[in-house]
Amino acid sequence: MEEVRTTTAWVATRAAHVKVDSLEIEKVVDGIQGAIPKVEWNFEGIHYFDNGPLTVQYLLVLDALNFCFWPDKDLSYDHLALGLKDALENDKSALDADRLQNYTGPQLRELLKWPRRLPIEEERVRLLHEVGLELERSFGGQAVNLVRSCGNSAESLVALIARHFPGFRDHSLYKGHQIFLYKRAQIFVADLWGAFKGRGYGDFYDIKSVTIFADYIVPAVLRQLGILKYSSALSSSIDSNKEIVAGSEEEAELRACSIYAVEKMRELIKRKFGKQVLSIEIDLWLWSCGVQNASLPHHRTLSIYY
Ligand SMILES: Nc1nc2c(c(CN[C@H]3C=C[C@H](O)[C@@H]3O)cn2[C@@H]2O[C@H](COP(=O)(O)O)[C@@H](O)[C@H]2O)c(=O)[nH]1
Repeated sequence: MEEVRTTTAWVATRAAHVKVDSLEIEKVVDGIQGAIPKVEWNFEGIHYFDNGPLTVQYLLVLDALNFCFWPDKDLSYDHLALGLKDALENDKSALDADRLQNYTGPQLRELLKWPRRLPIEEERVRLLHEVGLELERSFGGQAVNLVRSCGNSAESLVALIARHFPGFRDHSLYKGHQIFLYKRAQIFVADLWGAFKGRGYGDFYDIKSVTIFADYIVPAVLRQLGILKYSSALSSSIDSNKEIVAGSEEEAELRACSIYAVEKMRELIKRKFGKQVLSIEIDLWLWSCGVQNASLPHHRTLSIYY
């Protein structure tokens, strides 16, 4: 994930619409005395877990569809996590590779017990098919074989996912440069690590290389903390729920500056308090604060990446 760090830092140092405020990072870090409040993975109790390969299959499918819930104001990530969990508990073969390749939009809705069209439903179906097909072609149909082939390296797993599954190639072009964010690939690694508590399929010797997951909740929390400052034009677009175009400079800056700010926060905690914290731990803390505050304005971009 070195390329995520270097390319997002490149954006942050040139950004025009979003600024990272180092003084505010320092205030936040001092305020918590360098100790990130601990949030349990699955604090909501909404994820499937059986300590085995089916959990890995579940998490890969979950993160293949883990994006863009906001266009339906009643839909959230929880519906997806819980819907797939219930589906699997009713039918252990619901997420088998051959089944994934054949779901239609209405069947996916039925699986998730969602009464109407899902946001960007055609893409969700296409991505399910892509996961099923590639799992079958290269991994004997099992996500657990994908995980086994990364040699306990988070870096390798993210690279392997990006190589095999085009839908996970989360990147952007900014002032002519390619910027890497890999939100869903990295969150899959983090979900394995969280679910299996760093053991078994969740054991990665380089887990500290994972960055935060640049979604639409974490930037809103960083803004509320004063760490991200937006231009007045961007502030009013976001506060009035105006869509931020996918691929725009504003979108790239929002995502890149969020990753960069948290990396700076980590460095400061290390320097000032001598503590080594993971970006994943900071992410879960910030994200859990964000989802508990429904009135927090967030940027709205139609995207399959987050
Ligand atoms: N940065 C970051 N973004 C995350 C997550 C998660 C869920 N992670 C699970 C893992 C362990 C925990 O127990 C969590 O349940 C979802 N998202 C993103 O949020 C947005 C959905 O928001 P809303 O529309 O309000 O539901 C959407 O972009 C989605 O992709 C995270 O952890 N970090």
